[in-house]
Amino acid sequence: MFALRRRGAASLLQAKTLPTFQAVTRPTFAQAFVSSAYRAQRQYSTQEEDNKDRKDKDEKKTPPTMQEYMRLPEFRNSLIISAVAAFLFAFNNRPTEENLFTFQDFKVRYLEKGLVSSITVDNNSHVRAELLPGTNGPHGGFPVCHFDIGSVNIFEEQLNAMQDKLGIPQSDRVPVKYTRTTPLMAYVMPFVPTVLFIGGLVYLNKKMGMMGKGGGGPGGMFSMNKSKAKLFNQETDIKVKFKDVAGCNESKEEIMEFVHFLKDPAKFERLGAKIPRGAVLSGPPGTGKTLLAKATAGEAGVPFLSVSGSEFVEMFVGVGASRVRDLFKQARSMAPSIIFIDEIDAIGKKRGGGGGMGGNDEKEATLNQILVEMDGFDTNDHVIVLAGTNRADILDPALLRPGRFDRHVYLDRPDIEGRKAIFHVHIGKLKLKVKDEPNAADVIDRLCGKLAALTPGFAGADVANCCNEAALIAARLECNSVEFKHFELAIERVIAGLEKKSKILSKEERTTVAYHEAGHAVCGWFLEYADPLLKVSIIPRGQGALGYAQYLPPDQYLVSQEQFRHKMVMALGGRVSEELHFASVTSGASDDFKKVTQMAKSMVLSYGMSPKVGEICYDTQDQQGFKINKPFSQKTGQTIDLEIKRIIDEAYSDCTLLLKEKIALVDIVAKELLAKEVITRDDMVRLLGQRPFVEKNDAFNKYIGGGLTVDESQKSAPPAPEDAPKV
Ligand SMILES: Nc1ncnc2c1ncn2[C@@H]1O[C@H](COP(=O)(O)OP(=O)(O)OP(=O)(O)O)[C@@H](O)[C@H]1O
Ligand SMILES: [Zn+2]
Repeated sequence: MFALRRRGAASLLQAKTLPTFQAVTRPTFAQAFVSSAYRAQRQYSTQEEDNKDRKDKDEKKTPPTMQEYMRLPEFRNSLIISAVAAFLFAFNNRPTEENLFTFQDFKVRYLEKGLVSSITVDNNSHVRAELLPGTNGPHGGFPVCHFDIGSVNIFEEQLNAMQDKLGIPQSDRVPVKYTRTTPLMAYVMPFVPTVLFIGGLVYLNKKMGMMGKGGGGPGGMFSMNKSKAKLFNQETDIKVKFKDVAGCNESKEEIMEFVHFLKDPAKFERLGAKIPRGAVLSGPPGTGKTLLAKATAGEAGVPFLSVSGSEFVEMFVGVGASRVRDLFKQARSMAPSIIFIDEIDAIGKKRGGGGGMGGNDEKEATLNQILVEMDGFDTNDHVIVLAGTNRADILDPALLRPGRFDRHVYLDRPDIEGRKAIFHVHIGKLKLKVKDEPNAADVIDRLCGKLAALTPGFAGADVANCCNEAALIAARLECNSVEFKHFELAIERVIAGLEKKSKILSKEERTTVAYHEAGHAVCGWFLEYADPLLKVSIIPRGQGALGYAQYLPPDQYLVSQEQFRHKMVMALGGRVSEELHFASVTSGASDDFKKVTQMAKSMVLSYGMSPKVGEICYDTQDQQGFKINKPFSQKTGQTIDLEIKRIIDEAYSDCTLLLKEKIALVDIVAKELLAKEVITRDDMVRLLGQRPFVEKNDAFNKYIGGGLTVDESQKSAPPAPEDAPKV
């Protein structure tokens, strides 16, 4: 209670004598900084001295550079400490007894005695009073004093009252000036966000610039309008020649024309010939489009500017078009040259189709700019534009008009001879065991042929990948050179993914998988148009496959109705075998059903193989690959459904018939599979006898079946147990 009253009185008192004063003597930040820096320097020199003592006393030390100095941890620590100290000083430094100077003191010591010459009130809160010269002021004897006040009105009142009391006439009264100063920070603060923003931008730009350098192109936000094309210099970078692009001789011939032109443009111009501006290289992924474009530049010995269509598209409007301008400008400056735009479908899709969600305009603008640039070429510009795409069918027709990309070079997946040639290219870079043998060339040729036969459907990139994978496997197995078995493993890996031996199947699951796979294998063995089987395995592999069988489909362009039927019967072999051997079936056949349904659907909808539906093609997808409404009546729809079902049902009953007949053989194969996990074609021949047909795959006969015809090979193998059933 008592304490409370005292405090109340004190605050009252303070309210009355409001103008109080705090004479603050703050050690400045600069002082703190200097002292810490000094400390750091001392530490630095001590450390240096230690080192010197330890190492070589006579060695002359070079003084540290500013950068080295600032990188010292001590320097940084002391910087932080002094910053914190300065902060604490600035905000926590309470006035002490000595430097507390109040308005009361000012009145008593100077005002009443008439020692004040002028008064300045700053920001209505701080008073600075000039004293008469020679007066001993409170702050170190200077004739000046300052203190804080709470209210200007009260201060003025008291000042006037005092001077009234002293009887000072109005004319002699101490002049009072009012000023308003803004603290430095108040000026600086508004600029801080701007400075930070610009600083951030510059920093980002530098970072992007560095990434750009790594990626081979100019980066940075301020160079956004610059083309991101990667430049390959003809002397240093482009070592690719036509001989490195194997298996696509027609495409090479077509593109050869550009090479001739770039090498000797005058020859063509003399005759008034207009050289095509560009060519679209299309084909499935990995078939060597980029490689062929590069080889064209390599053969012609001109610079090669490579850019991907998607690199034109940014979130900012107009960037694409200006990148195109920049790209062509760059190409013209180094003409003759080749521009290669990969994935041109990213910007070159048919225009005006609508349906795009924003960004379409930007793509159109970019595409338009490409067209404008190509039109704007003078024939003596000698810049050729090649474009790569997997989807030539969706390109804007304007792109393909004469005078633009008027040549169309199609690169298909290679056939067996093509793959053999590509294997030759990539095997040349490997350390092969057979290379040391006397007839190495023949052996390698045969090896390449065999590998080509084993890799139906592989594109050039898959072949390259397979060769590299074989070398990696050889290295992993600590071998000194790459052998055929490494290629075999690599092919399997490329086709089916890595073996997952860690995936443990239960005993029941393993049995089911074995009978399922045996069902497929036995079915295929006795069906004339089923592809030759190479290997069956029940070791789980990547992509969720529990069992796996390797077949060798021939390079084939037409499929007959009979072939479809045999393929379907074989695909259903897994499920039927499960039905025949177990009380219940499993989910393992879903992939087989997908294949079967797809085949039956195509037969009915596209290939005219259903008498009820007739010779009609119902396309249910538009050119862009989107599903479109069914283009047939409901009644036709029902007929189609019934026909698809009929075809599958017939295949199913054929399959059941066949497997019921061969059930003992399925048992034998399944047991062998369970025992060995993997069985090869030789095992199958041993267990089931030769297939009762001539293999339909020429490649197989030439490279894998050892060149033997069935008749010859049957002399040395056990005869087929039964004749092929008619299914
Ligand atoms: N015909 C070929 N001869 C030799 N190597 C090839 C051939 N085709 C592809 N390759 C190999 O495959 C790699 C990839 O090929 P490339 O990048 O040219 O394919 P792409 O058709 O441009 O693929 P994408 O359509 O995916 O861009 C090449 O670097 C090369 O090693
Ligand atoms: Zn299956």
